[in-house]
Amino acid sequence: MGNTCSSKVLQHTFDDDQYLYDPSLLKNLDWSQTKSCLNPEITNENTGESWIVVRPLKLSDYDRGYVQILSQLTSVGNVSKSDFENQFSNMRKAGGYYVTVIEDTRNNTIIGSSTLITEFKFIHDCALRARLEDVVVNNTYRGKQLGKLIVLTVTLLARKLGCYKMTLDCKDNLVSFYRTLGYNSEPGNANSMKLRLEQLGSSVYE
Ligand SMILES: CC(=O)SCCNC(=O)CCNC(=O)[C@H](O)C(C)(C)COP(=O)(O)OP(=O)(O)OC[C@H]1O[C@@H](n2cnc3c(N)ncnc32)[C@H](O)[C@@H]1OP(=O)(O)O
Repeated sequence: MGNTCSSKVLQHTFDDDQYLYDPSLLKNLDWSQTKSCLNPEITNENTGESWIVVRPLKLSDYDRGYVQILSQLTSVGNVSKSDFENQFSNMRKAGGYYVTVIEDTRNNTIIGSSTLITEFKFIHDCALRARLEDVVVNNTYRGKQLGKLIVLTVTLLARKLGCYKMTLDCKDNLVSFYRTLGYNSEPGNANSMKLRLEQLGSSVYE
């Protein structure tokens, strides 16, 4: 399984350096299993409104408010346009970063985002696994299923890429949100642990 997955990922080279990843990967995702999650049923290709567009992050999205929307998720700091472009280039070169956004094309603004990160493993026959990161919807657009849409889009993309599992960390109040989208805490295997390296002092190991 793993070798097939890896070659699938590596095959996706493309020329348009505006995009972080190949936009054709978002075509024909299999929404058949997720119908009960959305009412009315929408998909990344049929969002219900012509002005709601789901696509990979673009180099020019700095000017569409991408960094501002991230500030509704957590502290972003001072990210200049060149900082953004440099990090975009780092992600594109590294591969495996599928930052996916929702744009309101009426005002050229990014109104939602989520990131799929894939990771090559040696285990499980050299499998590919997935992580969900940095999910956010602009607060004036919340409650309209856009959060579900953007999470399900990258979840189905992970499946299309051949990932065998996808995990996320979230605050307690969002557990029910992710449950409605098929994510679960596995009994006996539901601990999320972290060490904040930027705050690491010698006292941690004394
Ligand atoms: C892996 C991670 O990145 S975790 C970080 C998640 N992101 C954040 O916390 C950033 C701030 N929050 C947000 O951007 C948004 O509130 C999101 C992305 C969580 C949800 O976006 P929305 O577009 O409002 O979600 P959507 O309309 O698709 O779904 C709404 C459902 O989620 C539930 N929900 C949404 N936000 C919350 C919340 N903060 N607490 C509890 N429930 C919530 C709603 O009650 C609703 O439930 P229903 O369908 O049963 O009525």
